[in-house]
Amino acid sequence: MVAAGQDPDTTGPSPGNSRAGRPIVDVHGVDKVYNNGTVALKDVELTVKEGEFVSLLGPSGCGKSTLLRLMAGLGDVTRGEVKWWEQGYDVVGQKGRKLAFVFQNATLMPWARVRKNVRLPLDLNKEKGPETEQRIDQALEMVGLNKFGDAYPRELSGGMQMRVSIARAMVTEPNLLLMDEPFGALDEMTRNKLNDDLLRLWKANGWTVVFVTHSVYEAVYLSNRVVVMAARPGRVIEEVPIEAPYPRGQDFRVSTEFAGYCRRVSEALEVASRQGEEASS
Ligand SMILES: Nc1ncnc2c1ncn2[C@@H]1O[C@H](COP(=O)(O)OP(=O)(O)OP(=O)(O)O)[C@@H](O)[C@H]1O
Repeated sequence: MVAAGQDPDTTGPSPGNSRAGRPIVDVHGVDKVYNNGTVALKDVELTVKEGEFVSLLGPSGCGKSTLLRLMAGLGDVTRGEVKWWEQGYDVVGQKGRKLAFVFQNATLMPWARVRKNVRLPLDLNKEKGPETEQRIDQALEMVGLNKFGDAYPRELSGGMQMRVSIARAMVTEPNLLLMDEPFGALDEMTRNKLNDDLLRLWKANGWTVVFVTHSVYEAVYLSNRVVVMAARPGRVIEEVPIEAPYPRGQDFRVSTEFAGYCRRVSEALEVASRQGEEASS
């Protein structure tokens, strides 16, 4: 693991190098119909490979959260199947095959100090001892909060609270990180900073990330691949590979390459929105 401030390992797994390629989560022919009859997903195909950073983007109600939750093993598919590491959900949790979920809100326990919040998943797994304390230290250090272990959530800014939430996911040492609009409620400066932090941690830890966002800019900045979805029924309409090299930084944000990718993704989003409106009229 690499601590905050250190240079990330830019040779980590990502498409284009030899360690990429193994499917980590595989969604095949999936429909999801809720009990009230809402068809949230229809015939969704999506494979996320080891080391990829994939964003799900689409208009409100197109099923991004539903798809992410199914990828987390939360809830059943109506049709089709989801596989993790090319097998059923029972492999998740085995050594080297852990997933973690980060929600839109930091969802911290307000009465507990930062350290105790980060420790929660370890407590739930009944993991104790010096090794777990070390993991908590490492996770706090990686998100730049090593001096805030004794603080209460109310003493932290929104961005810092979100970092605690990421540390809480990291402490389980996941390989697959599923994030549902984690920075949606933050101001742009904080969001940009956390985007950079996230890319650094992604590379340093060799994670595979699936990231839900409403922001074209955020999706393009972060991802290897942007998956654009349409609504009614929720489905994938286009996948846009973002081939700009990492590490990405301010230079990329202001480049014509970035602007070109944003235009392309916005056009796909435009098509998605139109298709959703036509389906509901
Ligand atoms: N538990 C549920 N029961 C019934 N319908 C649901 C449930 N959860 C979501 N839906 C419906 O399924 C569809 C997809 O919802 P979902 O939250 O996955 O979309 P989304 O793309 O994440 O939306 P947003 O961007 O607004 O968060 C919507 O029509 C939503 O109202």
